[in-house]
Amino acid sequence: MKTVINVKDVTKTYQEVQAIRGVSFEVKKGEIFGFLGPSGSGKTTTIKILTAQIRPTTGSVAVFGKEPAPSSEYMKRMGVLTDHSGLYERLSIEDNLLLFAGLYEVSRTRVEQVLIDVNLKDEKKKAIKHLSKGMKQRVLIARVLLHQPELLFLDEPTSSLDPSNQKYIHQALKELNRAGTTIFLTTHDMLEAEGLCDRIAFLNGGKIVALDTPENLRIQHGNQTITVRLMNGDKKLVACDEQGAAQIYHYLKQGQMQTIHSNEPTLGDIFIKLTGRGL
Ligand SMILES: Nc1ncnc2c1ncn2[C@@H]1O[C@H](COP(=O)(O)OP(=O)(O)OP(=O)(O)O)[C@@H](O)[C@H]1O
Repeated sequence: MKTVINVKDVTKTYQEVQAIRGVSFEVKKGEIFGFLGPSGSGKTTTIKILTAQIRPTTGSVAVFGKEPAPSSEYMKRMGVLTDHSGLYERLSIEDNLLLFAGLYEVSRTRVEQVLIDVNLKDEKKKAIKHLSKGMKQRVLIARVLLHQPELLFLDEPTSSLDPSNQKYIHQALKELNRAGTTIFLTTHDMLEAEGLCDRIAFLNGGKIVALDTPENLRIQHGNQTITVRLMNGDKKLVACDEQGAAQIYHYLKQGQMQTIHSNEPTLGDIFIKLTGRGL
């Protein structure tokens, strides 16, 4: 698979603050890659480096095989969702999107489609200044979906959305990804990462502390156990090893077993184990 993003030994220092401390990773074409970390761990700084807003202090970065630069050719191939609005407050949702559709040379039909995708079709005539924070966020997401970029950067896309609208956005992102867009996403939300991402990097204090598929992270870092409920109501926590297997066999043979459940660690549990802190 083709590499779309290649980051090697990158550091970034702002005055005295060392925001990124030697980060390396690759993102392949067609992946949804999640960057997870607590506040201040360097997620936004990494997106800024990858989208040519700032330069790394040391190390090398290639996107589409080249050092990121604010050229129009590069900008056309990617989309960036950050917290800067840049929307025209007095114009309606629809007019804002039509304006960007003009810039990107995409059709009115595409505008209608993204309005459906972000669940704003019925509100499209409302002016931006009258929208809630979550609605504005969905307009911003609609704007980055418009031109179906090859590569999409999303900095905490759903942090201000309610669960129902979060679901709409996740669906839209999955569809965009199926159509070929590579997605780089930062989030605090473990469930979001788990539901969307092919691979996840855990970032802590400017360093990647783990990077793999959600499944492999659970296998490598999880303490798998099994909870057994017995006929007499007792609950037993059994280890996934030879001794545990013998214990379960014993309960089965004695007819004592009522229910059995495997306890997989959540990504949140793994993050706490690796870093000693939550997200
Ligand atoms: N322009 C700047 N000048 C000085 N320090 C900065 C600047 N931007 C970020 N930092 C510092 O760099 C570190 C990483 O910040 P960054 O915004 O990348 O973190 P983050 O993981 O995106 O956090 P959040 O989840 O809160 O958005 C923090 O300590 C932050 O205070």
